[in-house]
Amino acid sequence: MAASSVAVSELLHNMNKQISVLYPKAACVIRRISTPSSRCDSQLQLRAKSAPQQLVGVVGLEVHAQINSKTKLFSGSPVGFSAPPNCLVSPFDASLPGTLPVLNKRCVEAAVMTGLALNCTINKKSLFDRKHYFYADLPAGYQITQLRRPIAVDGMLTYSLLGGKKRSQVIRKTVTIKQIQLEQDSGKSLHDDLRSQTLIDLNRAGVGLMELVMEPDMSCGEEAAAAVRELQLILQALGTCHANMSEGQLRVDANVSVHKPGEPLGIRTEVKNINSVRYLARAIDYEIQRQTEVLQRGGTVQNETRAYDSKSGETIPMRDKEGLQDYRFMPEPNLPPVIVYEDNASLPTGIDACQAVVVQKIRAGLPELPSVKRDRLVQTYGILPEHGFTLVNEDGLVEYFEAVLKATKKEPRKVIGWVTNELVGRLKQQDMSVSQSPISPSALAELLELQESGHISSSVAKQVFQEMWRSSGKTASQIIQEQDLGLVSDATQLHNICQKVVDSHPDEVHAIRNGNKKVLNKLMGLVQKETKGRADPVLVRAILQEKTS
Ligand SMILES: Nc1ncnc2c1ncn2[C@@H]1O[C@H](COP(=O)(O)OP(=O)(O)OP(=O)(O)O)[C@@H](O)[C@H]1O
Ligand SMILES: [Mg+2]
Ligand SMILES: [Mg+2]
Repeated sequence: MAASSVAVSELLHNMNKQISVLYPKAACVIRRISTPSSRCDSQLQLRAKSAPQQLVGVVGLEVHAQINSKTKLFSGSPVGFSAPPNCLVSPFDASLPGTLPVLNKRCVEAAVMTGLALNCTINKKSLFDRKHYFYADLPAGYQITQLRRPIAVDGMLTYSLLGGKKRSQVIRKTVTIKQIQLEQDSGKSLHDDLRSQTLIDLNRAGVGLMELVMEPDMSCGEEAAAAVRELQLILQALGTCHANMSEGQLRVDANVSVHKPGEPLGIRTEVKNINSVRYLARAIDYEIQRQTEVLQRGGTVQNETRAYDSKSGETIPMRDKEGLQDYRFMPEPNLPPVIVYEDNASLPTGIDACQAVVVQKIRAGLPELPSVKRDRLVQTYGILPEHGFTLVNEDGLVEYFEAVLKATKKEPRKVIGWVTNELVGRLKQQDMSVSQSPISPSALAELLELQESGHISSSVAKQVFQEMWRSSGKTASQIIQEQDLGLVSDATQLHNICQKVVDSHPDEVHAIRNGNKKVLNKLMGLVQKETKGRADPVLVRAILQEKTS
């Protein structure tokens, strides 16, 4: 078919003018209920209050991951995110008569690679089906997907959470991946509220998606958020999906129900298209709480699709899928089965190895996955598992940490706390990413060197860090010089300060003399207070020991 993309764009532009689909506003308001904390602990507390048979949450996710490929799943149109509307549309994407799908090999390889990384069985033969529904952004009136036999099945995703009292214990969990299916993305509906019309952009129509369907193995928002974050890291490591949620490359539908343990699963609602890990956790916990309250009031949960409103923190019913959907699934007649081969030896004669998808070749090219990377970091640097967890989970933090190490002689175990506590703590406070840090790795390294070499005490180092953050650009030495924060090691000066502290705290001195050596730390703290944290701690300890002996 030889229609140029310009002609198609014009055609679609005219179509847009004519399409004025009024979508009913999903604004059915529900009673505001308390927004629960996003931690599973809140559920445990809930359970404990009215044990023994308390309702618990059950969560199963469907994740749509846009395949990182230059072209779409069944057409040669380029894939792009910020192009003007309807300029990345081939005749096939617009469903013009006479066009046929041609499967993109790269998309199949990406799905196989993702399946292998998630411990799935790869189906050597998978099939495409048509799933019918009628949306203005789906020009064919059906989506090509894989219902009967998807490309990958029976996998497992292992993810971790930080738990325990201090949230520093790494807790491992797994969720079963039921299947990974290849399918087409739809176009986008752009609602123009002012003119009460909806315009269609088909740039996204036909982009390759992997839909990952998880079993309902999770129980709260925090678990789901951790699983999705791990999946995001895996996909990014594989390069099969950029997995940027805010750009819609990774979209999550959360299926949520509540039940009493040991009893059959409850009726699920499906919260659609959540585009941030934080919102995912909040939407799920809200939904668990809402359903719990409905059942406790004697009501029933409706099997419906809902949307998450990030402003109110609530989920609201969507009217678009009301009633039972009949997708009228049928085999896709225009595509043969997808065949993949285990290895080159199993290729039938006459099949070119370059044209075939060979599982073994893809397996051999699997990169280091995040879980392996965490273990390696723990081994290499002698850091704790929770540090490995934080390093890998924050974008760019491993690189930052390693750059600091390169520029300092300080031991990795001493550097890690600065990076995972001081730096990450500050970044989180201000909702910033590692790349936005006002303190560069070399600037932090300089500060740590000054501490290591005894120029400043550790408490001053923390002060200087805060100052460097505020006055971005100033080096640690500049700040130390300007504010006269260098270590005080003058013995006479320290003797005088220690004497003052000892004289004004007779009870503490008495306690130390009676063997309670811990009290010495209190006196040391007082000396540091006097000197604004600048006193040489080794010298101060020696002087105080002498004066209290
Ligand atoms: N009782 C339940 N509570 C919570 N989650 C559930 C429950 N039953 C099933 N699920 C989850 O619902 C999801 C069902 O996804 P699936 O793609 O099979 O069907 P669907 O949601 O009906 O179809 P569609 O792809 O059109 O949304 C799975 O992630 C599964 O784990
Ligand atoms: Mg699904
Ligand atoms: Mg679903």
